[in-house]
Order: sequence, then structure tokens, then C-alpha cells
Amino acid sequence: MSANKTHPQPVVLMLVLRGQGERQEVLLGRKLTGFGAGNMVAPGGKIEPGEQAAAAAIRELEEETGLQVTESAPVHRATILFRFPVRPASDMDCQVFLATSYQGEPVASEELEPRWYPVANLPVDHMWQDAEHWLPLIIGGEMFTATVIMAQDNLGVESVQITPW
Ligand SMILES: Nc1[nH]c(=O)nc2c1ncn2[C@H]1C[C@H](O)[C@@H](COP(=O)(O)OP(=O)(O)OP(=O)(O)O)O1
Repeated sequence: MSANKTHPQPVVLMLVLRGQGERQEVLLGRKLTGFGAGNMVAPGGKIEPGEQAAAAAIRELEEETGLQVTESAPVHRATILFRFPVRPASDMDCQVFLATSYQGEPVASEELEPRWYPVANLPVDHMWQDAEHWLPLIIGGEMFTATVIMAQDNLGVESVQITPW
């Protein structure tokens, strides 16, 4: 790890929802590059030095999917502390935002293949294994800090602890 790198790495995820009730959908996509490539994930990535977390979430959403949200649209819904005990350089502090209003239609980028998925049938089998523990809660309106301890293989989940705000 270089000396000027913040540890844990500050990152963001942006959950965009459309529709109501049983028809509600969330924008996810297969990550094509970098850490966790191959997994279905929400748009997101690293917070740049000096950048506000919400601004990073808006920027990453547009870079990865082309969708635009205005500054007032995203709500901070959760902080997730991802911890990799056998690979601590991968530890991340993740701020999760949720937006229900946006402009544009999702377009694939080099980083993500975005698609709308039914909230009632989330593709958790294709996501990081911890996602099933926290993603439905955030979509359901809960706000919390979660600590996710990954297993020795850096894929499985050792524990998930959720503290409501
Ligand atoms: N256990 C975990 N469960 C999960 O759902 N997402 C996780 C996770 N551990 C890390 N992440 C996410 C958070 C963050 O959005 C992403 C990694 O950040 P980046 O997308 O910035 O990584 P990259 O390697 O693609 O970075 P760049 O090379 O800068 O594009 O991985």
C-alpha cells in the first residue's frame, strides 16, 4: 500500500430504484473490471481525495451507467465496513446512497453492464455473498452501519453485524 493511500479505502455505492410495490426495480450490473469483477454490484467506486461521498456516488453512477441524478436526490442510507482479515489492504469503508429520481436510461460502460432487477427477486446468488444480508434492508428503507467480516477465502462471509442509526 502506498503511503498516501487512505486505509480503509473510502468507497461509495449508489442504489437507484424505479417503480413501486411488487414492480419496484433496482439498477445493478455485472462488474467488468477491477476488484470483485464478475460479481453483480451496484454502481460505485472510490471517493476521490477532497470529494464528498454523495458527489462521488453521483459521479460513479454517471461514469458507469450514464444515469444522472441531481445533487439533492441521493439519500445516505448506510455505512458498510467491509473487512478482509487475511487481506486488510482490501478493507473498505463504503457509504451507500439511494436515489429514486434520475434522468436518462442506463447504458453499458467498460466497468459495468447495468440492468434493472426486480427488488422482489434480487440476483443475490451472483453478488458478493454478504449482499443478501444488507441490500434488502437498505432497499426496504432501513438505515444502519454494518460491519461485514469476510472469510479466509475473501469471498465467504464470516459475520455481519448491523447497528441501526
Ligand atoms: N464484501 C463486499 N461486498 C460488496 O457488496 N461490495 C464490496 C465488498 N467489498 C468491496 N466491495 C465494493 C465496494 C466498491 O464499490 C468496490 C471496489 O471499488 P472500485 O469499484 O473502486 O474498485 P476497482 O478495483 O474497480 O477500482 P478502480 O480500479 O479504481 O476502478 O467493491
